[in-house]
Amino acid sequence: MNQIELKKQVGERAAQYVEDGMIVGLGTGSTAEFFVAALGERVKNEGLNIVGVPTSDRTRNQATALGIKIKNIDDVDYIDLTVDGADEVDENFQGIKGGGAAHLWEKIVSSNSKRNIWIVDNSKMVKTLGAFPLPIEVIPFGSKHVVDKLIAAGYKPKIRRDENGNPKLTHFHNYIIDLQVDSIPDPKQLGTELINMVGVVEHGLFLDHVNTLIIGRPEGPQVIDNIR
Ligand SMILES: O=C[C@H](O)[C@H](O)[C@H](O)COP(=O)(O)O
Repeated sequence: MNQIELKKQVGERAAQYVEDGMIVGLGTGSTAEFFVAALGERVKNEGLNIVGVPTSDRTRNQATALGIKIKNIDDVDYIDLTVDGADEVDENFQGIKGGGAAHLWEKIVSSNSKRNIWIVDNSKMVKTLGAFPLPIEVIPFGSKHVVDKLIAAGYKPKIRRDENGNPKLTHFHNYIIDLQVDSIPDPKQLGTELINMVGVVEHGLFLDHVNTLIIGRPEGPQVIDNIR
């Protein structure tokens, strides 16, 4: 089974967790896309009555095209369940997200969800976070100084750029700094350090966020509940 098949496997598995009447957070990325597609099938074939809360314009467009009712985060009081992908997950259920620059919107939705499920293919599972560069959303104004401070702190920051070499803008018109750390032995300590830097809006460390992890494996999806 290749990675795409594993992503499809977990996306379809996660769609089974959605119940009639739920308000569902819809994640972003190539894995979440399979979840949204499977959910769209259930809406169409079973008449499942749900409201989706998207985490990006891309997901909103996909869900709308599939006939899923959509509401914005500020038009609901809570979210029953959010299903999203991740870039890296360690054995303590801590993760890195934001490879697609959506982590701020995703974190706002997931923080207001009663339950969070992550769906990942087995290549995303790591012993220690950090091989994947950590995305940090920063306000453009003064971002040079955030970069300088990160260098002074011993990190390797890089402003993410588009195909024309311009800083890539997030949905909220901010920049993304990708921080090459190599290894994050203490994600909580790094998360606190980053969020306390003036100009940082949100980092891609999702700590103590996930309730259930579904890992795509050739022998079938592995479901692990985070009971910590
Ligand atoms: O900003 C993007 C999101 O955090 C994605 O959920 C994450 O990058 C995983 O994406 P994919 O499923 O495409 O690997």
